[in-house]
Amino acid sequence: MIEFWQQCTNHLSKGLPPTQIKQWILPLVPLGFNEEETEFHISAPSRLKQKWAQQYYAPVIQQFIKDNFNHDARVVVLINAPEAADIAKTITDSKEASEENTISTVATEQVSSSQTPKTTLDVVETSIAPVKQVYTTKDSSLIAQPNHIELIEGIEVEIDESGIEEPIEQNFSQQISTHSPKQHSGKGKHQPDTKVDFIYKGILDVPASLKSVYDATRLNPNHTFANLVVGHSNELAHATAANVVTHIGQMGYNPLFLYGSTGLGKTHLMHAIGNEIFQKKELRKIRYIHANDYYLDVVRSVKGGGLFEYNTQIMQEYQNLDLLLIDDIQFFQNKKSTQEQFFHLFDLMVSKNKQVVISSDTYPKELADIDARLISRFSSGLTIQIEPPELEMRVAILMRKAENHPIIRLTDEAAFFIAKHIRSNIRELEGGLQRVIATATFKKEHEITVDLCKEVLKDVLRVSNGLLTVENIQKTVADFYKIRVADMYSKTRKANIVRARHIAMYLAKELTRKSLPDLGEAFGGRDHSTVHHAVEKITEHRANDRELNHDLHVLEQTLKG
Ligand SMILES: Nc1ncnc2c1ncn2[C@@H]1O[C@H](COP(=O)(O)OP(=O)(O)OP(=O)(O)O)[C@@H](O)[C@H]1O
Repeated sequence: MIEFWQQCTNHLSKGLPPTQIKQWILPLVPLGFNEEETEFHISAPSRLKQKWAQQYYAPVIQQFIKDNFNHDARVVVLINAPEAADIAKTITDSKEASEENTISTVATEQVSSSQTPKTTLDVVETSIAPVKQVYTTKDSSLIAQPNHIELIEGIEVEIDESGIEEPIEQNFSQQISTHSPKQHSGKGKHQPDTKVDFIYKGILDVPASLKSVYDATRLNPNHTFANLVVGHSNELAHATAANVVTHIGQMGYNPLFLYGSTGLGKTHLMHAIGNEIFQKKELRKIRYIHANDYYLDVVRSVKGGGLFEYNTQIMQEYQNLDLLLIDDIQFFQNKKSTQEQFFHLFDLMVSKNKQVVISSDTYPKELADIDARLISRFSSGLTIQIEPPELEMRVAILMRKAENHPIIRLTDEAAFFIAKHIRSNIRELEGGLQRVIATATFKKEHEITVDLCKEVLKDVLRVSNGLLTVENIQKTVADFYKIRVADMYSKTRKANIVRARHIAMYLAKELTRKSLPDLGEAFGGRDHSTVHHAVEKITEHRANDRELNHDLHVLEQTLKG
């Protein structure tokens, strides 16, 4: 049974990052089949994990049993079954025994390290032959497909108003047997396990002798592949970045153009590439630079009066690089001389097979006010998008970040609660976690609970729970600008009223989940394009108009409470 379960968990874990495996799969304990062998029972340690496993993993295990043993059994996940603790201990003991056994076998028989170690089953239940391992893409796709998000969101819907249900005790009195189902030969399809285990080593440890060389790269040692959580939204970007490391500068990989909205990990991934190349490829001529700082370097490099007489030293450094990581290239917008300069640098580097990695908030063709020659070069290598993280990945990121805290423990339920309510980007997710940790530290609490999260993240919850209504926003903005609420729906074209109305539309789009047509309707039956235009206009002005930005900040704080 133990080996059978190990096969199941291997199968379930396929393609999942270690944090997710640790969090969702390893805590499950196999209880065995009921007497009639019509059900296979598993115990989960909390209500949340039980729901998750029942909805998400049970069908995969069921299929696994069918494929391997030609046996139909329903998989039932129970909460905290009394015998679970004993079984979990047996599993741990047998694992340890197996490891010892393997070591002594290796020592005495000089078995080569490539040979399969003795299985746990050999130690505990020698009468049952090992089952065949099956890693069908069909099954693992249940885990890997994006529509899995809907399944998880489905769990979300089931969760009560408070966000999370507490773990509950449940008596489990059914008779169970702890043997594997009968085997039927020839049913299983054997494929090798191709799962890649990412090693979570954390920050880069730079030897003192290389410290000054490393500092010159401007890389951030905290941003490595080791502490980048991989999920569906970034797995392609992650794999591509890893490929760029192994094929640095080669045709087809140059440039790597990463795009996606703010806070999704583009910068982290760029640093990870740089750090990996610094460490593994031992290339030292690396530079990470934000596009705006590159622009400043160009300005600084101007000698005397002539704009194009660049200070050779500053620009020479760029030309000698093996790897250039340039972040937020959209900042080149309208900076003609910088674009010109970069165009020459880019061509030079690519012609010498030196790697360029670029990040942007949009894909190359959408970049505004950037020279067409540059845009076509940006698209000439690999262009990869990073998407917003799905719920499962958000939970994994929180758990991963919280693991680093020496004292405070983040409960599963609290991680799920935060992830459920902060969806937009990872930077905000981190911000939410930091706020909760800061409060827990202040209150000298060692555990982050859902109640604490509710208290600390009140503002986020108001937005996420839809407590902010369009009417509320219209009234607050009208009061703030001292106009009548009725003007929010009226046809008046007076400049101050149009402005306030646009601001209310912008805030309504930002703070509620209403669609553009719904908002148009709420603002006096206007067309959705009017709302879209208003949102774009205020977004654009906000970036340059300090007073507007201040007003919006005050209004946002007022509305979020
Ligand atoms: N997959 C991930 N795993 C762990 N941490 C992540 C991940 N993605 C992003 N982060 C963290 O989220 C924060 C924001 O990420 P980052 O700065 O890389 O985003 P960005 O896409 O470059 O944003 P911007 O476009 O605003 O510059 C960082 O602290 C980063 O370490």
